[in-house]
This record gives sequence, C-alpha cells and structure tokens, in this order.
Amino acid sequence: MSNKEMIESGNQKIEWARNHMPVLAAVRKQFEKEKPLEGHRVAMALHVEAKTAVLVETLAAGGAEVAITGCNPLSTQDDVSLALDTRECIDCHASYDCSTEDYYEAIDKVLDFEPDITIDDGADLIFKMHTERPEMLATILGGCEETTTGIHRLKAMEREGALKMPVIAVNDAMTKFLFDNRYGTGQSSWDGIMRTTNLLIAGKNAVIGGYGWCGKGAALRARGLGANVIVTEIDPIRALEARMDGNEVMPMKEAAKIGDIFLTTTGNRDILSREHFEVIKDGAILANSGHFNVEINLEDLEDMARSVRTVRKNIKEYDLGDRKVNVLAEGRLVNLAAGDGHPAEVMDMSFANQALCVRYIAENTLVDGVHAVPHELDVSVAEMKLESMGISLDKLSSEQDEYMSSWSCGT
Ligand SMILES: NC(=O)c1ccc[n+]([C@@H]2O[C@H](COP(=O)([O-])OP(=O)(O)OC[C@H]3O[C@@H](n4cnc5c(N)ncnc54)[C@H](O)[C@@H]3O)[C@@H](O)[C@H]2O)c1
Ligand SMILES: N[C@@H](CCSC[C@H]1O[C@@H](n2cnc3c(=O)[nH]cnc32)[C@H](O)[C@@H]1O)C(=O)O
Repeated sequence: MSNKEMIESGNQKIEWARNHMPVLAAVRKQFEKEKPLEGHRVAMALHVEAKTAVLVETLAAGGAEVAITGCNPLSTQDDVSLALDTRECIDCHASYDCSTEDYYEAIDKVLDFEPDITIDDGADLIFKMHTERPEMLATILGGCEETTTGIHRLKAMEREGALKMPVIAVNDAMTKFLFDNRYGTGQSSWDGIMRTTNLLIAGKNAVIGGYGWCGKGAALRARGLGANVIVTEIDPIRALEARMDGNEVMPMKEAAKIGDIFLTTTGNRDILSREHFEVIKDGAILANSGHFNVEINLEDLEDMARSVRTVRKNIKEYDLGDRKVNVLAEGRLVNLAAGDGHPAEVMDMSFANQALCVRYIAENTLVDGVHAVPHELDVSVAEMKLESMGISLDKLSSEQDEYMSSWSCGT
C-alpha cells in the first residue's frame, strides 16, 4: 500500500470507530464549545488504533496539543498511526513492528514534547519520567492510567514514596473495568484467537489463566462458544467464584495436560512456563491477553524447542520433539496484536473517562499519589451511555428515598 492509501485506510477506520462512540462524541461537543484543554500538552502511550485515534481527536478538539506513541509492541495499526500524524496539533510516533529499542525511543519522543498531562496504558511514560527524566516532573499537572497493570505499578511506587505526581486510576472506574476488562477482553480475545487460527472453539478445553475481570469475560465468552472452560487461580475467592460460575478449577500443571487453547489474563509472569511445557498437550494453542509478553515464558519454550517455524500468519509452532505447541502473536496481547482490540462501544466508555479525567486534571490541583476517578464523572459516563442506547431508568419517589434513608421504618 502507498502512503496515501495507508492514510485513507486509517481515516476510514477512524470514521467507523467515531460513528460507534456516542459518549465520546458528546464529550467532544462539550470540548469544542468550551475548549477546556487550551494551552495544555498531552503525551500519550496507548494502543494506537482507531478508537484511540478518536480519543486523540477529542482531546485536540478541546484545545490540547497531543503527542502519542504505542504502549506495547505489535499493538499499533500503522495506517491509523499515519492518518493521525497528518492531523493538526497531533504527533504520532507509533509503529506496529517496532523493536524494543524503537519502542522506548518513541516513549522518549513523546516526552521530548514536554507535556503537562500524560495518559498511560501500563505506566511506561510515568516510569520513564521518574527513572530517567525526573526534571520533567516539576511541570506535570497529572496523568491518567488506563489499565490494571499500570495501576499495580503506580500503587507500588506510591507505597514506596516514589510517585511524584498525581495520577487518576481510570482503569478503576466502574464504567471502565466492568465493561472494558470483562466484555471487551472477553469478546476481543476470542475474536483474535478465532481469526488467527480459523479453528473451532466448541468442544475444546479452553484454559483461562486468572479469573479477574478479564478472565471472567474470557471464560464467559468461551462457554458461549461451546468450550469446556477450565480456570486457574491463586486467589481462593476468585477460584470459588469461577467454580460456582460453572467452570472447572485446577492448578495449571493439571490443566496443561488437557487444555487445547490457553489464554492468560493475570497481569503476572510465567503463567505458562517450563514445568507446564513439560506436560502440555500436543497441538496446544497458547495466547495472552494480560500483560506485555511475560505471561507465557517464551524463553523456556525456545530453550526446550528443537525448532520453531511460522505455520500461519501470527502463529509460531514450537517443536518439542514428542509434541508441538502453537504460540499466537509472539505471546503479546492477542486481541490487539492479532485483532482490532476491544469493540468501539466499550472503548467509548473507557475513553470518555480518559477525556473527562484529563479535563479534571487541567481544572483542579491534585496532590501527588493515585486518585480514584471522581464518582460523578463515572456516573455521568453511565448516564450518557444509557442515553445513547435509548434506555431510561426509574427514579426514586420521595417516599422511597425517605424509606431507604430512615432507620425507624425498616420493618
Ligand atoms: N488485552 C486487553 O485488552 C486487556 C484489557 C484489560 C486489562 N488487561 C490486562 O489484563 C491483566 C488482568 O487484568 P484484570 O483487570 O483482569 O486484573 P484482575 O486483577 O482483576 O485479575 C487478575 C487475576 O489473575 C489472578 N492471578 C495472578 N497471578 C496468577 C497466577 N500465577 N495464576 C493464576 N491466576 C493468577 C489474580 O488472582 C486475579 O484474580 C492486566 O495485566 C491488565 O492490564 C488487558
Ligand atoms: N502496556 C500494558 C497494556 C495492557 S493492555 C490493556 C488495556 O488495553 C486497552 N485496550 C483494549 N483494546 C483496546 C483498543 O482497541 N484500543 C485501545 N485500547 C485498548 C484496555 O482499555 C486495557 O485496559 C501491558 O502490557 O500490561
């Protein structure tokens, strides 16, 4: 494809996403009128694809200048990246097939832009500023964090007294994790696995590593596709919940022997490693939808393999001698590296939270540390989403309100 064709293709994808993100469209309308981000510079490290581009456009519509790069290798869509870079007030430095070196160089480029507000998905911008460019922290008003892993990292920094800027935990908004992590990851991970393998899910043993919000969604959709679902966990309450939701629960070492498809969603490392590869079923398919490329230990697999070859686009077959194992998308996020990421309607809510939190940072002075998304913003996103879906609610009558808040007439 020529550059011109790539830009056209990127713009087409952005238009489609924009037309399916009504909450962000409502926020954009407010931003166009009120210009709350005039004079602000926003640096972003997010998956650069069409829905993210709609968020970038929204921030620019609010008056911000924006520089953006990716937050994982293999999750950028190059046509969207090129299309974004043609926009006024927007610099885009992301590319799909970047090396680890290119990836961190691009993080530096968006920091060179001297932002006063950041948006991270995994806290790489914040980590880089704190470790290599601390002088930047003096002019940072605050940041927003998109994902669970980023929040873990930031809370660890906060615990050690190392976090020197305010950050809003956008991931922890109800209108984010209940929908994005659960229904988004549930749908888009299986979409990535199905389009990459072109194999049937029904009748297979699907092993889900972790029963957090992503794992619950992944298990739910796997059951809907006809799989027998096995969950692995380390948390007794989540394991119990998984069992009572109708899944089998067992240690990974047992699941490895019988699983046909493995999907890791823990945010942790080595969910699948040497001890599992030693017993894993022949032909097993391994995919990750959790954190970076560390949930499946590829070094162990490479070490154990006699040979490795590409057997289909985005599928590498590791020949272990008596068995073969297939890894999708190099163990990186399968829904983004081998798919189009979450559905637009879900990212609509996640990114409306982001846009509203960027505005909140611009208009308020926050102390250093991890902050919750203000409850009224979270509720306003739910209200706007319901409105866009044509759904209205009952209202408490004054009698009901009084009854619920009284202690004298409860029985
Ligand atoms: N692919 C995507 O688009 C996408 C979307 C949202 C979140 N994420 C990422 O997915 C990961 C999970 O997010 P979440 O919101 O579900 O987190 P969560 O904290 O709700 O769930 C993680 C679960 O994994 C379990 N776990 C941890 N170590 C384990 C181990 N060794 N074996 C089995 N289970 C283990 C935990 O007990 C927990 O129940 C994070 O890295 C997050 O950033 C990815
Ligand atoms: N750098 C992090 C990235 C985790 S991806 C998880 C985040 O990606 C976000 N996400 C999922 N799909 C899309 C998409 O299509 N566009 C933009 N962001 C997405 C989602 O909100 C989620 O919180 C790490 O490796 O741990």
